[in-house]
Amino acid sequence: MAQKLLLINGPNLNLLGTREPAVYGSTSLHDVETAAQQQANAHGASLEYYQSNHEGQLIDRIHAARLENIDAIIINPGGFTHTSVALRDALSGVAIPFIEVHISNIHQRENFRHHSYLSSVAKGVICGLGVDGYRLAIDFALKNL
Ligand SMILES: O=C(O)[C@]1(O)C=C(c2cccc(Sc3ccccc3)c2)[C@@H](O)[C@H](O)C1
Repeated sequence: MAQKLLLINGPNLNLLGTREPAVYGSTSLHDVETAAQQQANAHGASLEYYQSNHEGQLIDRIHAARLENIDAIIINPGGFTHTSVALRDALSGVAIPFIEVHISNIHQRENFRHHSYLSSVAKGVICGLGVDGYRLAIDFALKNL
């Protein structure tokens, strides 16, 4: 059966590409999502994408994935990376392997960004490679998850 991937982006990432290009690049979220879908489709897989600024909506989307035969989740949790036990619990609870992606290198930034509540339950973490991180995460998921 064809692989099904889910790309999730968290708070403020809807504004990607509009400000702070030195940190987050100039690619829009729409372009990230479109490229991700084309990449998956080129390998015979499907990819759905979702973005929300609301923690509960992200959690509800993760719960729904459990009933959709999603094989892997690629998630940029944004600021919830550093605050959300609930998001961690949702990802652990649905037992779908996920790859955590950060556009910036969170370890080179403010101290409060150095810790992630999600990394210890992620399959892997990619950070600091710009939006290429999404492409690399999808490539890994297609080959391994
Ligand atoms: O590097 C990331 O992808 C990260 O997940 C993304 C974050 C983030 C934070 C604020 C805004 C945005 S997206 C954005 C960029 C420029 C202007 C408006 C929104 C991302 C941070 O909260 C995280 O610490 C790191």
